Amino acid sequence: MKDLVAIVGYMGCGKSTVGRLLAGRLGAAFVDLDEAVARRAGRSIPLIFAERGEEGFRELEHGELAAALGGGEARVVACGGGAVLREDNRRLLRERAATVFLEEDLRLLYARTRAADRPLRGASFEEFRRRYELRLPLYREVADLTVEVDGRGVEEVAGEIARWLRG
Ligand SMILES: Nc1ncnc2c1ncn2[C@@H]1O[C@H](COP(=O)(O)OP(=O)(O)O)[C@@H](O)[C@H]1O
Ligand SMILES: O=C(O)C1=C[C@@H](OP(=O)(O)O)[C@@H](O)[C@H](O)C1
Ligand SMILES: [Mg+2]
Repeated sequence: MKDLVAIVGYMGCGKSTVGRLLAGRLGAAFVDLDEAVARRAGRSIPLIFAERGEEGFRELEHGELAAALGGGEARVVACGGGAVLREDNRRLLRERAATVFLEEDLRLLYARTRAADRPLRGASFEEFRRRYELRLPLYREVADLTVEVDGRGVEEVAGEIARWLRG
């Protein structure tokens, strides 16, 4: 098994939840990139966006991704949904991690992400879908494995990834 596993995918697809479960199954450390960014900034994600804009958030996100993919210990890293936007982040993912893309129905993701904790959630499904369509090729570019979640539960998804990692 590669020591570093990264999970990518659109907001709400389960990266944080599945990632934590998977790390537990593997006996690996877990890093949620959003939690790492918020800890580094001493601010919530929405407040970072409000104070520094998306660009400022992406700078922090890049720094925490580089740190998370730099260490030697076995680790599962749950990325934020926009981490793939930067080419330097995509290079880190391609070169250093076994990267898993969680693909899920967009209507379901839209329903899951209406809370204010996601500044880029979009005011309409159309806006949400447009953002997704810009990112889909980037998720696919970095993915070593694409998991069609297809409404399955987090335990089942974590199990599929663990089996893949054990090859
Ligand atoms: N496969 C799943 N089945 C049911 N609920 C899920 C699933 N994946 C995620 N969720 C729920 O959707 C919400 C968003 O999950 P989260 O792990 O934060 O996604 P992400 O980190 O990709 O934005 C959480 O309330 C989580 O419990
Ligand atoms: O899609 C995005 O650009 C974002 C997704 C969020 O992470 P989750 O995908 O874990 O919600 C978080 O990084 C931030 O709100 C930006
Ligand atoms: Mg998350």
